[in-house]
Amino acid sequence: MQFWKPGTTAPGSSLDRETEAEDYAVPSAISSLSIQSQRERLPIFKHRDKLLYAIEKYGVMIVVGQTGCGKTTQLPQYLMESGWAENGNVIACTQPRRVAATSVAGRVAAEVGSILGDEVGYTIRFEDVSDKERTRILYMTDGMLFRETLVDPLLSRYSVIMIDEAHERSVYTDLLLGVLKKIRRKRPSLRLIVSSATLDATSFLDYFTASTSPEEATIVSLEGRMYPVEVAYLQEPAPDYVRKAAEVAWNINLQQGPGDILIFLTGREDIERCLEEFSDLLPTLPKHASRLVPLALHAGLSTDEQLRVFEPADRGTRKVIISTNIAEASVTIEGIKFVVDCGFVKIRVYNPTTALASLATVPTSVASATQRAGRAGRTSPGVCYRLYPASAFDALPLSTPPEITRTDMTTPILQLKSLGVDDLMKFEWVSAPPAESVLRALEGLVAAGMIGEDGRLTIIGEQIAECPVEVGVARMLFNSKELKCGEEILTIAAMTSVQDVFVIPDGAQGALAELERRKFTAEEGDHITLLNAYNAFTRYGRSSGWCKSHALSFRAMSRAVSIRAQLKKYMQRFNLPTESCEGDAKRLRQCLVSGYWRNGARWVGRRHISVCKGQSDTACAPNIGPLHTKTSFWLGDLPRNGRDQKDSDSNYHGDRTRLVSGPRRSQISG
Ligand SMILES: Nc1ncnc2c1ncn2[C@@H]1O[C@H](COP(=O)(O)OP(=O)(O)OP(=O)(O)O)[C@@H](O)[C@H]1O
Repeated sequence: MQFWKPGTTAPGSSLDRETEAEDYAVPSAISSLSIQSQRERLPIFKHRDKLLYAIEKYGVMIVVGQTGCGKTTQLPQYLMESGWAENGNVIACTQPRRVAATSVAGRVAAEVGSILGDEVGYTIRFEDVSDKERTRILYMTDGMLFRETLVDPLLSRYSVIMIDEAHERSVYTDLLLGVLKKIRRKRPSLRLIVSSATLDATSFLDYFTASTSPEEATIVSLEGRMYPVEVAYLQEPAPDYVRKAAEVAWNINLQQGPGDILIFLTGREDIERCLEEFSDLLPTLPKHASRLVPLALHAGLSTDEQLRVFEPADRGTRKVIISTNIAEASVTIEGIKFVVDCGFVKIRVYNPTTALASLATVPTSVASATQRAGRAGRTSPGVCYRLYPASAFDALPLSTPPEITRTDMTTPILQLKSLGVDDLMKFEWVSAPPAESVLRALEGLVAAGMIGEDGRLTIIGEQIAECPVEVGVARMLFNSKELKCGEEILTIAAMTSVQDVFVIPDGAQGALAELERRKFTAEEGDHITLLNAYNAFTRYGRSSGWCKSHALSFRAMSRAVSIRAQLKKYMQRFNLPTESCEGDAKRLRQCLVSGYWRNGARWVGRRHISVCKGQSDTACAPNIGPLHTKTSFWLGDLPRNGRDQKDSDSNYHGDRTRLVSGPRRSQISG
């Protein structure tokens, strides 16, 4: 393999074609300008009147423009300035990922001169930083807005709803587009903005004008890009893209001028491996070179941990942010000048027959690669190093298949039914989900008593649809009433809503941490282990010092406390008692089985289980708790379904329940 050195332009490298002919802002120390001047320098500014005219005239405006031209931060402000947020109206802007919703809200609050949570706020699952009376611009995850339709089907407090990054086609973006098309028929005063990559704009236009008038929707194109991004390719594919990414970043640090580095890898494992590469390299850093500060960014981190990557690097240091695709869209990290793109992404694939989801690593799409490169040109000109040859870029698919075609439809269908969409065939899908996914989801919901024989939601189905957790977990909460174990199930529901509860580093320290974890380990399974950890945490004063000495993440535990308090309110609303099972693990296990009714499996030996549905064998996740070969019956929870947790790099979780000599399959649906 010919070795390509960063800093030299590899054969086949090219300027990002679309930027070549464009006039772009002259590089400058943009952050020293006043906020107003910064806003006026954005390419979108010269289109302000055109945009405001189109939104007045058309019901749906599809906006296409280069990354970083100002759609996400500026459009809601233009709307507010021209009166769309008067008389108590709110302007919403949805994001597929929570890091985008929180970071953009912070930026826009600063631009507007408001405290975050006042005039400008955000709402993500289990975290609402907005004020019901005062917030005029609300950034939120698409899942949160969809959930709001269950309470207010016409979304009456919003005058304009902007669906940002629509080309990513997250499952809730698709569902929202379908529901919003319906709402527009009943409430034509509502305006929609769909922000999308150029490639998909006409398909959105066709969708919104089909069976309505051609006057319903229009496309507005925004020319201009903030700064140019040079794109360089490897001459040959890298055999180990994680190592290559670290090597490229290392060479950038030695050979290039100032500017932080953003590396895109596929998931947490890659990120951890890359961090290890850096810890091997760091002791060899020459004295004259900038100090490198590697930082991880993935969905498993809490909001505060995620926001740490936005803090400026200290003098004489250079940040290297190693991220999954959660930093791919809408995110501006000031100071990023270099992007290193591994060219792959982890996507969820779902097998409706076994009701099991898994993650597959696949090449990114043209749309993704363009978004990734775009992170480098936001506050200065930048360079994007793609760790694959230019010919591989030409072979990339234009976009990733919509998530709705490869996801478990159980929760979305329950929610659609709750919205009154009884005939799923008549729902105007942007892309219809596979028939088998829909059938299996319906079958599961009927078996669980959430849908009646008439195809409509039962009372319990209605209530479960309102719970902000995945249906299986919600069902456990409801069944805890009969099984008298609400207190424990509430804790388990909260603990399974957070990630990375245990902190187990590599090496000798990891072995010690593992011993600490075992103090909480219950042979009944990982859910009871989580319960033990939570109870001990509250018993010993919820202190960070105690967490540190017991291999627990203080942040994760504190988040679980806050989620538990919020879920408790739901339980109170539905008159579900939070009584304790008083140590009766059998009742607790029955309740767990009732929740994970679709995920029963039988132990077949050698770390393999046979999934009851579909009768197929599958390997246990490597991070599953210690195994008891006597275990005859297993429950596995899927990678979590909620958009906020998923953040598109959801990890296949180890928090499986193993039931030692647990109930047989016949007891699952009972
Ligand atoms: N936190 C920030 N700090 C400094 N500049 C910022 C920040 N957030 C946004 N900007 C500036 O505002 C510009 C517009 O950002 P915005 O997110 O609105 O663009 P966009 O068109 O929505 O791009 P994308 O489609 O890539 O999300 C950025 O290119 C950057 O120059």
